[in-house]
Amino acid sequence: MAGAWAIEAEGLRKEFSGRVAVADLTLRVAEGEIFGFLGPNGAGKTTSVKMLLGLIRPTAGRGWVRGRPLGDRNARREIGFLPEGFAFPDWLTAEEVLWFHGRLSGVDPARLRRRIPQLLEQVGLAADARRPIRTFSKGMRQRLGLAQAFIHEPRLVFLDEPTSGLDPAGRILVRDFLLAQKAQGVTLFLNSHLLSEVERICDRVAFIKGGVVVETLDLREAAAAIVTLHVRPSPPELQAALREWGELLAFTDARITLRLAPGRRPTDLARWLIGQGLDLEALIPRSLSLEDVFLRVVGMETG
Ligand SMILES: Nc1ncnc2c1ncn2[C@@H]1O[C@H](COP(=O)(O)OP(=O)(O)OP(=O)(O)O)[C@@H](O)[C@H]1O
Repeated sequence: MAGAWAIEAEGLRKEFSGRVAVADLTLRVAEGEIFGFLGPNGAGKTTSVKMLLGLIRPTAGRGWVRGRPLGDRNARREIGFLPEGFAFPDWLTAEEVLWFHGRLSGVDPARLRRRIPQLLEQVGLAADARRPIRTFSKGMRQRLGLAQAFIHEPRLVFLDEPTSGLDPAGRILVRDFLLAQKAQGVTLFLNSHLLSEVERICDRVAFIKGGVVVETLDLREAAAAIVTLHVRPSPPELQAALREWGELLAFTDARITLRLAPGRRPTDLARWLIGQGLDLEALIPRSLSLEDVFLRVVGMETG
């Protein structure tokens, strides 16, 4: 289905000299979503990304990027990539790096002259545009790498550990930058071990283990699913009534934990409780711990 999916992978497999690196990559990423790709070291994440980028040929299986087969030249023009551990020639200035990559991607000079200052501003490097990269900190290099991945206004960008080497302020800047890209309809495929970052910005995540996608999770639904209520009074009849809203996980004096049924929203529940004449002192969505989910799905193994 061209258009609806930014990425479709069906049973992609990669063997290196008969050794399986990715056994079965099957997933779909919708246009405009931020998709996290998680798994322990050696699970096959980088190999999967290389197949999706068209840099290596799958041993078996099929895949499409924005409706076109993997490796298609026109599709590549719409794809950006921030690899992990990249390095730019350090005698170049930030501006020159972006110019070079922009021209390589076929962006015309007039467009680049507008795009470069805009991007440098967005990644917090406007004042450093004309400085050689050898004078840059690790965080500044990382932010320049990010600008490089977006120079040709791609519609789909693969990012390998985008917040690597960044201090908290840098991480917030990158997070805001990525959310602004999403707001423009850009699809982001994020490879990261920093689960707290993933939790903050991803719409969905997939877990890969031993070269197989073992689970996908919608973080938007998962985050809103469990709520704790502080309600007074909390008569026993309330227990029965709340079962209409979802599964009761705990019901103690004035404290109730509930897993909301699909389609039930915390705001509607709050309105209903107040409508019952109850005093709702708090409604606390339990924040999802992606680390817990990761350990449940993937286990403690490391590669
Ligand atoms: N070019 C290659 N030749 C042989 N084996 C390879 C090659 N590239 C990757 N592998 C093997 O394939 C498996 C998956 O590696 P991959 O780099 O895709 O994992 P990863 O999930 O990206 O790991 P990490 O989180 O450490 O980056 C590993 O066992 C690795 O040793």
